[in-house]
Amino acid sequence: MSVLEEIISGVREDLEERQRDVPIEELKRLAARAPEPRDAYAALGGDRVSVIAEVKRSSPSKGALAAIADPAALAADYEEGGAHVISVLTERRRFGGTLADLAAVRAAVDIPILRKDFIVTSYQLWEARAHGADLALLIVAALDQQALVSLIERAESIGLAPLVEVHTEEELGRAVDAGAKIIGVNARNLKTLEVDREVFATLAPKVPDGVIKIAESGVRGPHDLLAYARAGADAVLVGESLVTGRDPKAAVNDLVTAGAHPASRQDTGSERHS
Ligand SMILES: O=P(O)(O)OC[C@@H](O)[C@@H](O)c1c[nH]c2ccccc12
Repeated sequence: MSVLEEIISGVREDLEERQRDVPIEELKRLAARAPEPRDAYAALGGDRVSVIAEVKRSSPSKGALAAIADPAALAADYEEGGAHVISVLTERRRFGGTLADLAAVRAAVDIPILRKDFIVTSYQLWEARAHGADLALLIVAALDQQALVSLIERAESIGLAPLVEVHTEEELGRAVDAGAKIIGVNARNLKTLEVDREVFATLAPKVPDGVIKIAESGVRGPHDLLAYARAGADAVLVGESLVTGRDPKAAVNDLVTAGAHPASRQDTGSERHS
């Protein structure tokens, strides 16, 4: 079994339990009372490179990253640092997240929030909206084409913007065929956990005009943001370097500042990591 398959089998077990405890009708009632969805397209569009800052306690590749006792406080720091969107990992077994984290973050910030999980059924989309999410991650490698198409449609119909994640050209083709308007290229292969930052530069030119392009994973600081920007990123999604750093607000601010000037997209790349 690949890492992705292992994660998904755990997700399905946890999901069965929640589906026994919380009927979908209850989620629909909660979703009707949730705050109106924020405009994810506006948050990710424009001339700048937007920053999606992630709340993540652990990861399958690195294990424990940060305790994050108060995800709402971290998200508020991200927002004060200028983040455009917050990503909240809600997968429990490998990433240490919960839906309660999502709700807590929703109560603490005004910018759009992404539910980052391994979504395989529309029940999880209702959970996302019921807990205040504005976007939901859909991982192409985790879904067959029919499920991908129907989850994109369902997400949009309930006010969630789908962020469709790919790692290969074949997956990108499926995302485009399915009508994805926001595509994330994950530098990390979820089957092996290896990171290859070049994948974004390879796939970005093949993303149709008008589709928002997000570079996910492996951003250590402004240098990596600028490299992704030169390769055409509209936004970057950053987790580990923020949660493990000393000052997440300042770290977000450094990224936002680097992404604020599109001229830096023409940067020659002379800047190097020290
Ligand atoms: O911590 P990093 O390398 O900055 O990466 C963040 C984000 O891209 C990563 O958490 C991620 C991207 N796609 C995912 C899918 C599931 C779980 C996690 C992810």
